[in-house]
Amino acid sequence: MIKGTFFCIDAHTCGNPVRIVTSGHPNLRGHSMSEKRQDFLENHDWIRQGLMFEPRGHDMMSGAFIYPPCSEDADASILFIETSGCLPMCGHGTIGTVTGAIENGLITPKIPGQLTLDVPAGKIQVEYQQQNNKVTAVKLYNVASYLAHQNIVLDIPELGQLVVDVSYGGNYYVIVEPQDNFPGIDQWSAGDILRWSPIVRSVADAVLECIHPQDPTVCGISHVLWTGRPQNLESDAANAVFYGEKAIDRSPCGTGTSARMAQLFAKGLLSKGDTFTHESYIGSQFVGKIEDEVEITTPAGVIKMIKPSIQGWAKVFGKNCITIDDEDPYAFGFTVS
Ligand SMILES: O=C(O)[C@H]1NCC[C@@H]1O
Repeated sequence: MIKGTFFCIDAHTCGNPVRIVTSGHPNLRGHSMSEKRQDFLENHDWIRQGLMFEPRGHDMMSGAFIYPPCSEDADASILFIETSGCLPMCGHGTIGTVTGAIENGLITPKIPGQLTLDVPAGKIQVEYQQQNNKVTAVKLYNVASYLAHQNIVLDIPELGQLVVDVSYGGNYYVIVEPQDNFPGIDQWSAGDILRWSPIVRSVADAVLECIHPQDPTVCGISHVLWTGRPQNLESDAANAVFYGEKAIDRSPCGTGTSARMAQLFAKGLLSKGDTFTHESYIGSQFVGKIEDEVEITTPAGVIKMIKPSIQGWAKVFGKNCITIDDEDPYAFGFTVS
């Protein structure tokens, strides 16, 4: 019996995949995208599994459903899907989704060139540039980002101690800079990153509490951001972001770049108005900027945050009609380890 058929637009943002699902959307319960994300995870997660994992997807696969706006002033809502679940926010996913949606008329902006989008982590603004029917650049104004923990010593079995920070940019990131037991991503292979990242993430998650002060469903360390020397002279920094169980982001990572700018801001190394050209493991670039500083009052005190923006590009390369048929023994995908 066929469980569902999903038309998809396949794209990539600076090298990382974005599968935009254009039909087959389940009706989701809830008023906000945060509530709808919970409903999707509880009742419809088979769709994500079928579309993201092998044999229809792969370790890096990532995508989005576009829904009607939840709030009055928004143009649309986005639900992010990927191999690890439904992220509260995804930067490369937003850039790819906006590119595919505008080029294919899936979203009609109230103001051409601008979008307001409801996402599980909050509300974001987007500006995009077009040449003829192609979107050439997308700049997203991300959710407020902040440094959550700093100078934490982690004991990593067989590697040794690492001193790390944890920062939020729409997801919580362990940030590891070069030090005694880590020479930098320019000295590490992809295999090294894939070997150590899940261990670092689970050790960090076991000892550090990360709960978003405004939405407790946004919690836990999901990503590891390793730093090192850039390949391009015009890049300010380089990173390799690990997510899911076996993925290294091929894009410079929008939420990771936001988290990294929040970390550098908190340490006095970036200021409001500064730009930050960030490079991925394959050398592709996003341009980040600290647009503003904000203070959020919580029961535990005031948290200083930044309002970051991220600019990048995406290319649409295919259209795909995918059936998930539960007579297929691999209908809901698999992973190998
Ligand atoms: O750009 C981003 O924000 C995402 N890319 C893959 C991992 C991150 O969540």
